[in-house]
Amino acid sequence: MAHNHRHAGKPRRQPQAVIIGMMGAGKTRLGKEMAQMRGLPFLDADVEIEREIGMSIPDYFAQYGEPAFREVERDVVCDILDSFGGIFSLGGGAPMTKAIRRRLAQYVARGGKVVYLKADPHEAMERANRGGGRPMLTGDAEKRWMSLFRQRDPVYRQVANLVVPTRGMTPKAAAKRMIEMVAEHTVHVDGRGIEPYDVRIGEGALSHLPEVLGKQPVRVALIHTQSVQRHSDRARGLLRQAGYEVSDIVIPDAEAGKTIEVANGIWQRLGTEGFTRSDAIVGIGGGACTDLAGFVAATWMRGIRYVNCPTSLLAMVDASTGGKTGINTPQGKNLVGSFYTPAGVLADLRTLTTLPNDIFIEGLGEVAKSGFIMDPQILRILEDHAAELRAFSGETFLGTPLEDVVSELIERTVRVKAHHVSADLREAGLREFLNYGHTFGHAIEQLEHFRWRHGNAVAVGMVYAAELSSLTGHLDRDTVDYTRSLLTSLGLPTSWNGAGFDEVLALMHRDKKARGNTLRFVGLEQVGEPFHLNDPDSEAGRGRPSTVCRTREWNRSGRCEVNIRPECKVGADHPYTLRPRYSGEQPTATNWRDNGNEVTADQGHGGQWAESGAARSASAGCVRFAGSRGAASTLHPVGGRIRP
Ligand SMILES: NC(=O)c1ccc[n+]([C@@H]2O[C@H](COP(=O)([O-])OP(=O)(O)OC[C@H]3O[C@@H](n4cnc5c(N)ncnc54)[C@H](O)[C@@H]3O)[C@@H](O)[C@H]2O)c1
Ligand SMILES: O=C(O)C(=O)C[C@@H](O)[C@H](O)[C@H](O)COP(=O)(O)O
Repeated sequence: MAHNHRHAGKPRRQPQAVIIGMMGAGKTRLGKEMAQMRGLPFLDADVEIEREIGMSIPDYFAQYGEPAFREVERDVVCDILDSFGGIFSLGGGAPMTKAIRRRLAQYVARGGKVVYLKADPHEAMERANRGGGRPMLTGDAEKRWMSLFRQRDPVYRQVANLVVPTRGMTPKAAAKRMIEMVAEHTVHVDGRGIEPYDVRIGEGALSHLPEVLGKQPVRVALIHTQSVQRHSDRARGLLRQAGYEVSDIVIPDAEAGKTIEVANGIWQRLGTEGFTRSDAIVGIGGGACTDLAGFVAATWMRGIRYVNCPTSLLAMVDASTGGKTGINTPQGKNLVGSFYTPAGVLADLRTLTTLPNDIFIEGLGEVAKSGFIMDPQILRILEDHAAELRAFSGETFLGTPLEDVVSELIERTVRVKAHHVSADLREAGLREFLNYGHTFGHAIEQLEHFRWRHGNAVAVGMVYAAELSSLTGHLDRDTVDYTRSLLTSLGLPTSWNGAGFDEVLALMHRDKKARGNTLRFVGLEQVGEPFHLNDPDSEAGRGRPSTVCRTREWNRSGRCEVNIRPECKVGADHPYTLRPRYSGEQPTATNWRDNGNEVTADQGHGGQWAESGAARSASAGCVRFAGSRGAASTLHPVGGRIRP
């Protein structure tokens, strides 16, 4: 179990978990157990209230009545919620007070975990009655308990963000389960054309399988590779226990499994075994296996329920989320497939215990990509922990501080992915940014006949994309150098020379982003600012800067937006084109200033705004946009349009 020291290392000013539930549910016992296992302090609200009032709760009830007690309870609970960093258990009636409910809602909104401990009613009733001393159970205790349960259960459900049923569990097992659930992170994926689903990240996340599959499926095809047998055995056990008929389907490992032949073999099996539209598929494994399993789910009877259980870092952070499913063809990577949203994603950190070091490192390539395109904090975490990450060993990783680091990286990277796919499921614009480094990367994979791992190829592809961005005048050299040094520090490759550029170019023309004969890349203007780099100067594409006549410099501290080199001619014969950063987005700046001469630009239509008249008066030197920094940054100069 993770120590839950978050990367930022800030002291916690709120409980790690708040436990609620009926009298006798075991809140105090399990809360203490949890706290001990985690090395955290524990507080019981009732003990703190008794300390505050200086007498026992039954005596206070008898003397002052319930309303007075609830007021004291409210004050004590709210104080503790604001100042205590351990495990905190509340009295059974506390969530019935409106002010406490409000505070708990604020706590949940700040990332807090309110755990509803749901015990078997008979066991809880029996425990609550034992020894007396419960003012709320005076009279017919059992009847009273049931009546309180009917009132409180809906409120507990509303207040809690985690429900833990403890029936048939030993206290130790229940406490362990609670710890796992509290440490679990959930990223919600929603958006146009998406049936909402959750990505659950944590130790034991696989145990949500029956809940995500639901009651409808009778048969479940469990698709996996031999390499993850230990984890698929666990999944099969959970599925059988929940009453599903499980068909175990083992496919060839890695890219060898992402073929039409493998898909066809599974379709035949599903047909023979009578899989209907209400049945389901679970894919458990690396990204190749889950891409294939998702593809079969998307195509069988035009789509059946699919649960994605990633077991490699790369699959957890990337392949699991966003609904891209597919297979390779002899002509290229992922050329056949569909967008098919899973019912849920269960990223169980326990599966990483068998993951080899080199495959873990490969996954860091896609993690870094998400840092470059959107979340610089990911890059800081990678920098700070490069040595530990590089030395990753699955066998020893659970329960160490590295588990928290990895779990934070997974969550952040999945959030980056969710952001892009939520806005653009079918990859019409924004989602293409997730392809940063992939145009060149996919070509390497193909030319290497998939002996190169995807994440490694993407790492080299990112270096290429950064260089290209720099050569076309968009990215400063420091960021290119930083890209290389960060990837190297993580143990990722940054160069490749397995084929001539013409072969690479031919494959890049078959990339899914290409349109007709136009090559389309994702470039970078600075960390967190990707853009569409369409049809770049062919010399720059080959890594030669000679024909690029301007560099992009950032408008920080009064520097140029665009610097046109003195040796470049700019004029009617050499138009300088500006385009929106991606089609569909209307530029907002229509004026820009060239060496002090204001030039008015025309605003066009349909997102294909281009300006060349302004270039007639442009000359070497600094060209500064008159619009605000934000407005100007919605435009970018297209490489190769200005020639010496
Ligand atoms: N759908 C998407 O959005 C998306 C995103 C990124 C990548 N992908 C695809 O994912 C694939 C790359 O994913 P990958 O890096 O996971 O490769 P992979 O599936 O080939 O897995 C890498 C290797 O690790 C093994 N493995 C996986 N988990 C293991 C575990 N827990 N213990 C022991 N061995 C384990 C696999 O059997 C395989 O040999 C590529 O095909 C890529 O195109 C898809
Ligand atoms: O989800 C996306 O969109 C991506 O581009 C994520 C990529 O990291 C991933 O490798 C994906 O499989 C690439 O898809 P492709 O369509 O370029 O083959």
